[in-house]
Amino acid sequence: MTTPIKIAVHGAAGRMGRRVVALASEDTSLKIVAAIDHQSNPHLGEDAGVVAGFAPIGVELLSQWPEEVDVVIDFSLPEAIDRCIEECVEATTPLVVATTGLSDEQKAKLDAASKLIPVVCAPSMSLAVNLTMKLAEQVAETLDDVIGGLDVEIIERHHRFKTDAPSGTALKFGELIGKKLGPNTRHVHGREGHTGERTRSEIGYHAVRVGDNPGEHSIVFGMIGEKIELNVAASNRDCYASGAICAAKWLVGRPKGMYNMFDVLGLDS
Ligand SMILES: NC(=O)C1=CN([C@@H]2O[C@H](COP(=O)(O)OP(=O)(O)OC[C@H]3O[C@@H](n4cnc5c(N)ncnc54)[C@H](O)[C@@H]3O)[C@@H](O)[C@H]2O)C=CC1
Ligand SMILES: O=C(O)C1=N[C@H](C(=O)O)C[C@H](O)C1
Repeated sequence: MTTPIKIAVHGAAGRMGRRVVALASEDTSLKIVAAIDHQSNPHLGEDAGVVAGFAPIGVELLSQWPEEVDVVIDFSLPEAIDRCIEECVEATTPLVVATTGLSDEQKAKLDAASKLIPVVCAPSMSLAVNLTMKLAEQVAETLDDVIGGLDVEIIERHHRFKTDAPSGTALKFGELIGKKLGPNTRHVHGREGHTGERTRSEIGYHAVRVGDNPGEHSIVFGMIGEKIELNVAASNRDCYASGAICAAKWLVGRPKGMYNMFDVLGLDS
């Protein structure tokens, strides 16, 4: 029998962290050795499995970083990312970053870290979302010069507790589509007032916040006379949690570098 991979979950008491703890604790190829959260979290000191709503796993929710870990899975908040990167670099621990809404400085810090450790960073760990991104690239490439012009609008729906907008996934869809449409693409966030006619060079973003929605993205490719709409929706958070676990397993033993979910899922080959 092979030795289980030792994982630490960063943001372990959050909506996503709890699902990662729950799914990883049922996976015999993994051993959760640390569940980390903010020092003010009311569940600190409790068993992380119980915090996740399951049986005890013998790992306390702590704010301290552990000594020895094979890989860290992070679903936290932008304000928690700097320390997470620093701890992983110091211990040369591979890192899976799922947190969205990072600043440009934090993205640069993560890039610098990837020169020293292996990193997977993706705004969505979901297989369906990443596959839809590939479809969106293909549609954009094909319709770039369509007669009458192409209008791209990205609509995302998420739960009312989400703190960043638009979603990291919506921004990634826009970035990938924008690359296919050319350097003059403008990214327009919402519309209000006397906007004038829509130009062909814009990608519009619309962020809807409703109830407990775990995440939905619609990419509309509008033409004169017809439209294509790509829709991808999560039924619950396990698509993200299982994707992150898959990324963590894939990352262990890889050379240092920056990877994404296309690499993990083999969608670029
Ligand atoms: N890439 C992906 O597939 C997905 C990414 N996300 C992103 O993951 C992040 C977390 O989402 P949720 O779990 O819904 O949020 P959440 O707010 O429920 O959880 C965040 C957790 O981080 C903890 N935290 C805050 N400061 C911390 C610190 N300094 N050190 C350690 N822990 C700290 C909080 O106490 C909380 O338990 C968000 O940025 C979200 O957009 C969410 C779902 C999927
Ligand atoms: O906060 C969330 O919930 C989600 N955030 C990610 C994002 O911002 O794209 C991924 C997913 O859509 C759920």
